[in-house]
Order: sequence, then C-alpha cells, then structure tokens
Amino acid sequence: MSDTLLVMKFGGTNMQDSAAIRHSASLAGRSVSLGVKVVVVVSAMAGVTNGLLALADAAESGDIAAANDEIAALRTRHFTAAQELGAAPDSATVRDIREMHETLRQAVYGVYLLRELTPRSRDLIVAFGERLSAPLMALALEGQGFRSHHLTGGEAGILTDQHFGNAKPLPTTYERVRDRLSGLLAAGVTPVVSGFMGETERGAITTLGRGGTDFSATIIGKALGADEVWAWKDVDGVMSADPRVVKDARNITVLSYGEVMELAYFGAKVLHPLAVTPLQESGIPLRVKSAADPDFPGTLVQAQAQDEAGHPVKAVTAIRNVSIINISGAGVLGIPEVIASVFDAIARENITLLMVSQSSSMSNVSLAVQSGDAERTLSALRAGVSRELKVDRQSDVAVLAIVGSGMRGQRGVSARLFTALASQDINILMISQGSSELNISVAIEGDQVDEATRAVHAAFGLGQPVAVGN
Ligand SMILES: Nc1ncnc2c1ncn2[C@@H]1O[C@H](COP(=O)(O)OP(=O)(O)O)[C@@H](O)[C@H]1O
Ligand SMILES: N[C@@H](CC(=O)OP(=O)(O)O)C(=O)O
Repeated sequence: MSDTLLVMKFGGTNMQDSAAIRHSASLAGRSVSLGVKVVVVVSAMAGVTNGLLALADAAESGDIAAANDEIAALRTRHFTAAQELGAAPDSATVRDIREMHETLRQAVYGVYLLRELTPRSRDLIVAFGERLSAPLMALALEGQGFRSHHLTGGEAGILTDQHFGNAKPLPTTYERVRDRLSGLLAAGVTPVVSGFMGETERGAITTLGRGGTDFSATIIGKALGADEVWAWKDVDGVMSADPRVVKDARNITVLSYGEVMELAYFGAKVLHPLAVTPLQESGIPLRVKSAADPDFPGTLVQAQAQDEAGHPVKAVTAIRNVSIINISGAGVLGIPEVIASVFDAIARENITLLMVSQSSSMSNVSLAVQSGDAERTLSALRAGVSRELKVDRQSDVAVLAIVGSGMRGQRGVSARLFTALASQDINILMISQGSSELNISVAIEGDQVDEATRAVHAAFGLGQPVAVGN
C-alpha cells in the first residue's frame, strides 16, 4: 500500500451526465486501485448552478410556476443519471435525491411566499447542485467496485464565516475536516464531498463563491496534508489564454501560486481566485489535468515560478462586464479625508475593486468594478462622499491583463502590450501595474476584448512552444 493521499476535484463538465460521472469515477478509481487514498470533491452537474440561481430569482419575482418547472427538470436530470448509474428505484440514493428535491421545493416556496431572496436563502438553494451530484459520484464509484461515502461540505467539516455567497473557511475547519475524513480513509472508503459549500457554526449553508469547488478541494488538501490536489477539467490545463477565444492558446507547464492567483483574479475562469491560498503555507502542489487526456501532465502549480528568458509573460486574461466609476471634483479630491471617504463607502458595501487609478492632478479617481456591482457602488458613493464630487459611470468595459513572474524588472513589456493594442486601434481607458510586477492590466471597450486578447497573445508569442527553464 502506498501512503499517497490525493484530493481530486471534478468540475461541472466532468459531472454533466452519467457517462461523464462514470468516466470521472474511473479517473479517481485508477489511483485508488494503485493503493492511493483519494478524496473526491464534486461540483454540480454542468448548468445546474445557473438553473438554481434562475429559479430562485423566478420565485422571488412571484413566478412559482417557472421555478417549479425548473425544479422538475432538475429532478428528472438527477433521477435519470442515478438510474443510468445503476440505482434501483427504492435505493437509498434515489430516496436521498427525492428528499433533497422536496426540501429544495419547500425552500423555493418560502422565497415565493416572502418575495424575498436573501444571500442566506440563495446559498441554501444554490448548494443543492453539489448536494445532489455527490451521491451520483458515490454511486459511480461503488458501481466500479470502490467503497464510497458521500458528505455535504458541512458534514466533511468545512466551517465558514457568515459571508453568504462568498464565504471563507474558519481556522477550525482544518481540524474538523481531518476528524471527519480520516476514519473513512483509514477504512478504505473513498469520501465524496459536495464542493462549493460549507456551513456556519449554527449550521446555515454557505457557498464559497462561483467556481468554489476548486477552493473546497484545496481546503481539504491542506487539512489532510495531501501529497497533491488534482483539479480535473475539460481543458488540458491552465492555458496561455481562454481557448474559446484564442485558438492557438497553449498549455502552461508550470505556474507559481502567485501567478495563478493573478490569472484567476483577472478572469481566467479555470480556477477559483482563492483556490491556491490554503496550499501556500504547506507548499502542496496543485495539478490542473485534462479528464479527456489523463496521462497529459497538465499544469503544475507550485511555490516557485519557472521562467524562460525572453518570455516575460505567460498568459493573457480578461474580465468582461466591467464598469468604470469616475469620481471627479477639482480641488476636492486631493484632500486625504475625501479619498478616505471614497474607499470607506466602497468597503462598507464589500465591493471588489478590479482597478483603481488617480489622475496626478488629484481631481479624478477612477474605479473599475464588475457591472453587477456598479449600481451599488454608485449609490454607496453618492451617499458616502461630499456632494461637491461628481460620480458617473461608463458601462461596457473589459479589463485585460498580462500575467507572468518573468516581467519583474523587465523593460519593454508594457511597450509591447500598448503597441499590440494600438495596432488593433484599441483605446486604453485605464492602466495599472501591481507592485508585485506579476501583472499589468488595462481597461478597454468591452466589444474589443476578444480581438485585443488575440493581438496581445500573438505579440508576446504565447502560441509558440516554450521550453521552461529551471
Ligand atoms: N487561461 C485559461 N486556461 C484554461 N481554461 C480557461 C482559461 N481561461 C478561461 N478558461 C475556461 O475555463 C474553463 C474551465 O473552467 P471551469 O469550466 O470552471 O472548469 P470546471 O467547471 O471543469 O472545473 C474552460 O472551458 C475554458 O474555456
Ligand atoms: N457549481 C459551482 C461551483 C463550481 O466550482 O463549479 P465548476 O467546477 O463547474 O466551475 C459554480 O458553478 O460556480
């Protein structure tokens, strides 16, 4: 028996139907057969999270018929998968799925009666996606001869703060996860944990932010001192750009934790922005692997970056649906208390700032925020800052970023970026470079983001094979 312990995460695409679930189970099973202990962490079946969010909104707006139709469709989808994975109609799995849909229906009816969808009730509803997919994965593993047991995030020990929709693990999580999972592993059982979700100390269900199953997996990896965390995906690994936008995007062999965080923060949907944070202290590696090509090494994410001379940039990413909020008022903004009131107002609303820039005359500050946060930002600023300041919004913006540790101390990187954008006649609205020099980001018109991404990808030769040095 080896002493190796792996945490394996399967995303929505790898859970989308019974065939995908069976294939994912076989990927975990390959390691279990070799004597490796594996904890499996699953996302909801593809599209289910969005479906749950939509039906919660429908219930809030009074359209209970639409919400119930969507629940019925979800029920059919999960029952079909269970049946195809061999569950008998009177089996415990089918009973579990039926009960969960009933609880979901009741929760949604409560939203409809109250016409109120709080972040807390939204989390309760949306976490059903992962609660429903875990039993299916356990079924598939059992069907392939592996002993398995499914648990919700809370049952697996993931305890979070009360930040519904974007919760963070509490420090006690790690010991709890160890307590809850070690016994199962020692008994030769493969735990299947519902990703994306945790619970508060009082037992309310929370979620960890979109794409949060990656985060669940690394939290569990840290708790158990795993040898590695593997995130199985529908792509070869972390690529030099979103492969849906750039056809010649290439797999990146090695990335540092810092580089991956920048990439995820600046829109590379491939990993949750906080996913590597639990691994940073212990140095546990994260591998992003292709479920379609399991022997391909994918991307190794580790503490040290590896750079190739002449290749300062590793990837180009973009955040879409951004708005720029401009705050102006000659002679007012230079006063430190006024600047403080701007940031206070933003902090009170817990709004994530994507970029900040200030004109040197101090008469203008620009903030880039997700368009979904723009109205809240505007109201917070209008209520919280001096009336002499003018606050306005520019919509339909995108933020494009280049990322790579090799740009540290390198001259000419921004010149290449700006030349590539200028060659496509792309106007730059804001510029920022992090002091870590791991990224340079620019705000541009939203409808130019794809051509900008392709131009920048080509300008830095990211489609060319790179021999990574040590
Ligand atoms: N730089 C990138 N590298 C890899 N994939 C990316 C990148 N940027 C965006 N993506 C997109 O992320 C998707 C994979 O992430 P996601 O769908 O969240 O995975 P999963 O749900 O399987 O965990 C890919 O289909 C790809 O289109
Ligand atoms: N289902 C959740 C969590 C998640 O991580 O999903 P995926 O692994 O499919 O990106 C979401 O859609 O946000």
